[in-house]
Amino acid sequence: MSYAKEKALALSAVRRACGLTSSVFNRLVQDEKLVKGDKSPVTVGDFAAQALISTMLHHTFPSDPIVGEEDAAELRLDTAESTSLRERIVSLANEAISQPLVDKESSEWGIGPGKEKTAEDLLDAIDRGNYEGGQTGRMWCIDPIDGTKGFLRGEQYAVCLALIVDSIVQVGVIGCPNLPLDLSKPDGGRGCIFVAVRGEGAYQIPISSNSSTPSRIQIPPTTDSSTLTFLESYESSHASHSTSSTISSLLGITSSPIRMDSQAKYGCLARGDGNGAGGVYMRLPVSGLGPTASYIEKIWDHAPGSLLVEEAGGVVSDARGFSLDFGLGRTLGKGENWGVVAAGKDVHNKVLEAVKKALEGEGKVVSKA
Ligand SMILES: Nc1ncnc2c1ncn2[C@@H]1O[C@H](COP(=O)(O)O)[C@@H](OP(=O)(O)O)[C@H]1O
Ligand SMILES: [Mg+2]
Ligand SMILES: [Mg+2]
Ligand SMILES: [Mg+2]
Repeated sequence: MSYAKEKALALSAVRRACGLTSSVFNRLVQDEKLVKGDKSPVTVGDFAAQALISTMLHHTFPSDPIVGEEDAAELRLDTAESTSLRERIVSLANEAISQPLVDKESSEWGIGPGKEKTAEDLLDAIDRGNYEGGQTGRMWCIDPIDGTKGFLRGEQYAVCLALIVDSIVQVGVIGCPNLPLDLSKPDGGRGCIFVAVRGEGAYQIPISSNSSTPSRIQIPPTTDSSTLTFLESYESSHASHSTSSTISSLLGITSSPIRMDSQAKYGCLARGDGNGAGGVYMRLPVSGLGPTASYIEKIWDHAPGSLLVEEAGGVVSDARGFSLDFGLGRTLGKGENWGVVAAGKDVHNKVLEAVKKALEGEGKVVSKA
């Protein structure tokens, strides 16, 4: 089935949200940070971007449920701090919603001049992201700012949106406002949107031009694993850098890993970044594995990225070689998911063998049932 309308809407929502987050960064006041239970910083950008994307989704596909990372509970409190945060979020979201329509956008999506929403509408839009997920039916998945820590450092982050149908990701869009169009030219143009629809390939579009033709991207077809470059989280508390380094040595890799925040890494893998030979996305828990892992992965951190990589000729699995299951709820499952390993289809098996060896060396047994 074609997802043309979903793709067009998702591209518009992500592009508008990228404009919003860039402007938040430029005007960021550090006092506006909150600290959530998981200690990750939540900024007005996260809330306002989720409000914007959720408003557009609800207007266009009113019966589709949404799994969104953020909820508005803190914004509904009757304190001076919450009130000022709420006002800032409402103004930012409305600024993005009321921008004039550009090429390929439709007034039927609830955007454009005069379409501003009330504070209550926008808080409800954020809270509409509370869907529990599940195996059947359609659902959208929003990570309004993925890589919050990178965002706050002025480095990489991504606005991420995916459509999941019966547990399978069908549409994925990742907006990376700070990512160089060509990683080997860090002083060149910046700002990329990655888009994939299942069965239709993976594409990159410059963020600055909504009318430019998308370029097809593909993972280079290499079988020599020693020429690959590792792509891993910047944060050593999110993914084990030491296990990654062992795996990299086992594969005979001598180049340093590229460490970057967010699903921008999946974009880099999909377009073949890394010394011309392509990359490997590696994300293994810092401690424990499977049922004893220190962290349970969330679906919004992997849904669009995994489709993008598959459509660019890659394979995405956990450390055992199992596909990621997007039908288990808001997470990839406690015990069901053993990290994430993504690479071109011609090298993925070889990488998995090295993963297995490295984990066994750490006393962790990995076998595909
Ligand atoms: N201890 C942990 N282990 C693994 N991932 C974690 C983590 N704590 C937070 N994360 C997730 O890692 C994401 C960032 O990915 P990366 O590490 O590749 O940059 C965060 O997304 P947000 O920034 O949207 O909260 C968050 O969901
Ligand atoms: Mg977070
Ligand atoms: Mg995230
Ligand atoms: Mg986030």
